[in-house]
Amino acid sequence: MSAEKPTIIYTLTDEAPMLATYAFLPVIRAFADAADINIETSDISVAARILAEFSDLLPEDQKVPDNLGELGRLTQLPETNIIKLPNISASVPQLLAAIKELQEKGYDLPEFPGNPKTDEEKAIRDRYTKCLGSAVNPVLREGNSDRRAPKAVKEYARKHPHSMGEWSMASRTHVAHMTEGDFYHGEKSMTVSGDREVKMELITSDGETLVLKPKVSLTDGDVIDSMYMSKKALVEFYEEQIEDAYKTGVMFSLHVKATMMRVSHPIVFGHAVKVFYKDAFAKHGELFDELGVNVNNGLSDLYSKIESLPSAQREEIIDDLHKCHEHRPELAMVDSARGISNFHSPSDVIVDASMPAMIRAGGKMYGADGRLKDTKAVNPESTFSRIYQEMINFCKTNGQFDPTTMGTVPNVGLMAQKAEEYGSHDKTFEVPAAGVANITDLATGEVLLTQNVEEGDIWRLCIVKDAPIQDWVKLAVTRCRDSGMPVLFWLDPYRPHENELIKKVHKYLPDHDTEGLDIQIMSQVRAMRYTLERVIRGMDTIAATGNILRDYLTDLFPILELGTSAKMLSIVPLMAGGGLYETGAGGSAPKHVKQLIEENHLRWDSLGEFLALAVSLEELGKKTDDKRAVLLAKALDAATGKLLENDKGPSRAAGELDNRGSQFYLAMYWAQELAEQTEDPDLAKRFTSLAQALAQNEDAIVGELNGAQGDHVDLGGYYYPDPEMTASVMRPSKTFNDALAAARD
Ligand SMILES: NC(=O)C1=CN([C@@H]2O[C@H](COP(=O)(O)OP(=O)(O)OC[C@H]3O[C@@H](n4cnc5c(N)ncnc54)[C@H](OP(=O)(O)O)[C@@H]3O)[C@@H](O)[C@H]2O)C=CC1
Ligand SMILES: O=C(O)CCC(=O)C(=O)O
Ligand SMILES: [Mg+2]
Repeated sequence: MSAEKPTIIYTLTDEAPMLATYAFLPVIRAFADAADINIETSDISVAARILAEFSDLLPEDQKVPDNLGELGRLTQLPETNIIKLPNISASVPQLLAAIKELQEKGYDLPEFPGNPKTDEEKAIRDRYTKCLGSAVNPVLREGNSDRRAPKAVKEYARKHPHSMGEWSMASRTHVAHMTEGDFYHGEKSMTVSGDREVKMELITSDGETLVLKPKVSLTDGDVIDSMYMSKKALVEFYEEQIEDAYKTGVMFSLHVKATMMRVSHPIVFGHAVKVFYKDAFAKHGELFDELGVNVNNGLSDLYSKIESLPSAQREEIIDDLHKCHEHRPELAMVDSARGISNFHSPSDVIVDASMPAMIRAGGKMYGADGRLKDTKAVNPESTFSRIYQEMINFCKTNGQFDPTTMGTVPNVGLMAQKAEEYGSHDKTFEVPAAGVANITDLATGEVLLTQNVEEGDIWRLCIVKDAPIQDWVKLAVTRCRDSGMPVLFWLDPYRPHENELIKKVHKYLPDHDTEGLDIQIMSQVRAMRYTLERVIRGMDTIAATGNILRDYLTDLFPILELGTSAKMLSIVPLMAGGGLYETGAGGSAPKHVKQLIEENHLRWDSLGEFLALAVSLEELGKKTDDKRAVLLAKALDAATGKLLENDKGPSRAAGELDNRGSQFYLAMYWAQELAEQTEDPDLAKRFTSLAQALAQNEDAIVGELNGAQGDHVDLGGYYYPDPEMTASVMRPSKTFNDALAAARD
């Protein structure tokens, strides 16, 4: 970081948010200059992370620094101020595509070993694994999560409601989850006393001891969980559900989070594919093994691996796969126009976004014929999926939610220091043989938690440290006090892990002044019911949840309330005193990139970026005692309000205002607010000419921005696009560019 100037670090990520950044950074810099704020960038895209990981193999001019590691270190400093945009949590097919693109660009990267055999291959695979799945967020989120819809955003949604599908009482849509043998039923939990080191070991039925994880350091007060999912129960569950959907004629959809639960959920996903196409696997299984097919990476893996076969053999396999459909239910589609089903790739069916989209559509998903249909929404793990069934029941009884009247549900989420599933990646295993899975104290040999497991079961250890729990309770009380809303802790006493958390909540609540505050603890299903009874009456309720429900609820409620989670304010007050300001609560919208490339229209809404930047500037101003930064923040908030009022968000259709046009309006309103304020005349003077230049050229600029749309564009890459080509696509208005440049002179 620059030593003399206060600094905001703006992350460069992937897909739509990265494209939007190309347009937005010059805007930010034109304003930040006025308060002597340094805007630094840090590339944490999946491509940059791959290059950083293999920099030792690359020539000097191709090396990339370990930006993520550096940001991770900075989260421990109180002056740190990071704006974090959503990034790809890569599935294996995405990782392979990124590697291929980089190789084609002349980076001599090793191939990804799908089935590593030698030690060297295993080492390469381990290095690539660091770039897979949710690899960024757990490193940067060194604080708990505060996500909410700002007042102006909620007001906007009330005045301009988005479309909602109708819910019918006769809807056949329902959630199917396991009732035994899943992580919920196979969980043991305890609070650790004293600092300890433990190992994860499997004593097989043959008496062999396999150490799966040699050392995990625990500290006094940590809550640890040992949980497993039975392969047998999972496969039986899929069999039953597929059969039930087929017999009753309802569509089948699968909802997992293979990106965040990057070890366990690809396996859960893969079993679904294998059961669905059981006959084809029975016939060709050996060949699939020889070819190294791994359907944990989706059917796309199978299709790409059989490409090398002679055409007659390939067609026979494809034919056998198709034949399976004759006695299988219809599958929900991700892209019906291109024949891409729920089974194509695990990163296409991300539960936090897919379930809310289905509920918003009146309980329907697209079938192969492009029509919306009721569905059996299969969420194998029952721990959290029951909340969706409760919401579905509510919608069947009360009808669809009404965005013009419904209350809001902000979230305070426990996630700091790799809480719960976030830290479980390197402690999750597909059990190699039946036996006893133990968490054993290294010093004393005491077995802390023990489970009986069978071959193929998924076993994992999750940890939540005590300090993050204390911080989470404090954040919940603070938000309760500041907002005047009641807080519900969504904690289920029947789940061992949450029962430990309940004890801690009871222990730490008395540390705070809770006089007059409405704070309750309820199991998830009751909490959902209670919250919805209030939502429908226009009443607001904060949900204080663990990490998974943080993820699920901060897409679910925003998508129903606001139409998208892009409009959320998403703050992570870092425990060391700094701030991580996230933009929106959703993802990186690959669909949007496709549209940009095809017709040069980017419908990504940067509202999340605008909201995050305002809080970041405000915090920076307060910390450095610089009123100019605080004024910039105030003016930006007012400008964002005006943007909403004047309905200048991006449209969905080419030729109309898109992300770039929306950013232009933000810049114009922001400059106008600063020019009009009287608290700092110098600042007002500085922005008067920019405000005038933008207002006078409004038609010309919008004309240039919208006129550029319509045709295919080339960014020179998907995961690692060419910076100049991307900048030229994202900044097509010379008039706007010149005005921003002049403001910095
Ligand atoms: N914080 C983070 O780093 C996060 C990263 N991700 C990652 O993002 C990728 C894609 O995830 P996926 O679950 O498909 O979720 P996305 O949010 O990318 O996609 C779901 C849909 O949400 C809508 N949407 C999301 N953000 C915006 C926005 N700013 N403006 C307008 N619409 C928006 C779009 O719907 P429509 O176009 O129909 O309006 C989009 O197609 C994955 O790699 C995932 O891991 C996901 C969540 C958070
Ligand atoms: O960390 C991830 O992979 C996804 C994060 C996410 O979906 C969220 O923060 O809401
Ligand atoms: Mg999410």
